[in-house]
Amino acid sequence: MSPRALTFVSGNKGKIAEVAAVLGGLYEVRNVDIDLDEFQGEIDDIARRKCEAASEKVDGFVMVEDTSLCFDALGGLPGPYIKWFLKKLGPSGLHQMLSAYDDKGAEAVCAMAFTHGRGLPITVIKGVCKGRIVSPRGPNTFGWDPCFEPLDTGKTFAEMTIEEKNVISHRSKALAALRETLEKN
Ligand SMILES: O=c1[nH]c(=O)c2ncn([C@@H]3O[C@H](COP(=O)(O)OP(=O)(O)OP(=O)(O)O)[C@@H](O)[C@H]3O)c2[nH]1
Ligand SMILES: [Mg+2]
Repeated sequence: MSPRALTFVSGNKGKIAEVAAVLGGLYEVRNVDIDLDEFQGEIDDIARRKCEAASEKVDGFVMVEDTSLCFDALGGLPGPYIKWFLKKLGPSGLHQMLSAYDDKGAEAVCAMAFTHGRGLPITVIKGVCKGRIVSPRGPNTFGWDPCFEPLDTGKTFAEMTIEEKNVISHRSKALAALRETLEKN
């Protein structure tokens, strides 16, 4: 049986709230804000290295996640570097980045990585939500939520309640797959 207590290492309030909303009833989710390095590379490798770094600092069952926002017209960039683009440009600047392109398609990717302890295997699980980049709508409370409109919804993530977002989001899909994996072991 898998242990029921897990430490989610993240300093991001939006992520913490969504993880708690999905996993809260099933696990004793403890959050620790440790400033981990922002690694470079492919999405899976980044999550794996982040988990390895977190497990050096936290004992036991530990989980991290790394989020990417990939623009189709830009070959998947900014991808894992979205944090810095968002910081400098804001949601409206992200929308303007695509002004020269007809293709506004994008995907949000959540890579969760967990290990049952330091030195033990690390599992990476991803969830993807396809959508498009739009001129920002809705409250500017979490990251790029105001400029990302998931396919066939007509609403940006920012215009949804946390419950609505958690039905379709990249993070909820990764968490559903993670739960399934954990329950099998
Ligand atoms: O609108 C959003 N809806 C989301 O669902 C979402 N998930 C992440 N983000 C943002 O994308 C960047 C990822 O960088 P990131 O994965 O390194 O996160 P972080 O450094 O903030 O936290 P952490 O690394 O401590 O967990 C950061 O700017 C996050 O704020 C989101 N924005
Ligand atoms: Mg980070």
